Amino acid sequence: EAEELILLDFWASMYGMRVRIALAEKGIPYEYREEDLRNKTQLLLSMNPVYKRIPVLIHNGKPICESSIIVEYIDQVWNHKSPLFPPSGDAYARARARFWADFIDNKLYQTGRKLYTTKGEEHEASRNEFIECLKLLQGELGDKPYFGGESFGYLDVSLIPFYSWFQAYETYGSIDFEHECPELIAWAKRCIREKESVSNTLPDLPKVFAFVQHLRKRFGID
Ligand SMILES: N[C@@H](CCC(=O)N[C@@H](CSO)C(=O)NCC(=O)O)C(=O)O
Repeated sequence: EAEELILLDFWASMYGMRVRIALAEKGIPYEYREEDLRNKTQLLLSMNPVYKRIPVLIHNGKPICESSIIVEYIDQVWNHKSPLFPPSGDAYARARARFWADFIDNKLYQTGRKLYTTKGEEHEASRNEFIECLKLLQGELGDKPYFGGESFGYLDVSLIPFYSWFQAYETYGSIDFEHECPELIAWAKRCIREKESVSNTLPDLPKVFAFVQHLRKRFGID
């Protein structure tokens, strides 16, 4: 029967963007369904009862949850083109890619979130930690064009969505990324310039910025 592929997502989610980029890299058609995270659908609640979070990829009725796991699933199931993970024979490269994807998941979102939700000491601490995280990632990139080496890969997919939040991070974090991590900014612009899967997926930075302004009002921060 016809293959059914549904993605439960939210337009501004850097995690959802990872899945959209991976699906676009593979050229896989799918049905996109936008969730209102303050009024979740029964489908989301039943497909991800543990975390009740997007993204969820529903493949022939079976849910796959957690963006990094969904990207790995996509890479394995649709392995006919654009491999994202290092080759299965290179266990070390795979382990290293998973380490840095885990670093991004553990550090970047939480620290970045504090840039626009805190003030004073906590803000200063999260600003320093955020910059440190970006410098470590810049170090991992080194002089390669992509984290995947010569080609766009799993770690590039994992990190590039955060770039769409950079105007918000820059403004509310008072961070000058060109000064702090110029090679990382060059990498992000290279991804947008050379990968249609990225330029067709990332929302405009001002749109995300306006969303964050809306969040700050909702949190009563402004
Ligand atoms: N580790 C998970 C994070 C997903 C997530 O935070 N999803 C958020 C929206 S994006 O920030 C979400 O669905 N939040 C809804 C809620 O928390 O109620 C992943 O990588 O998929």
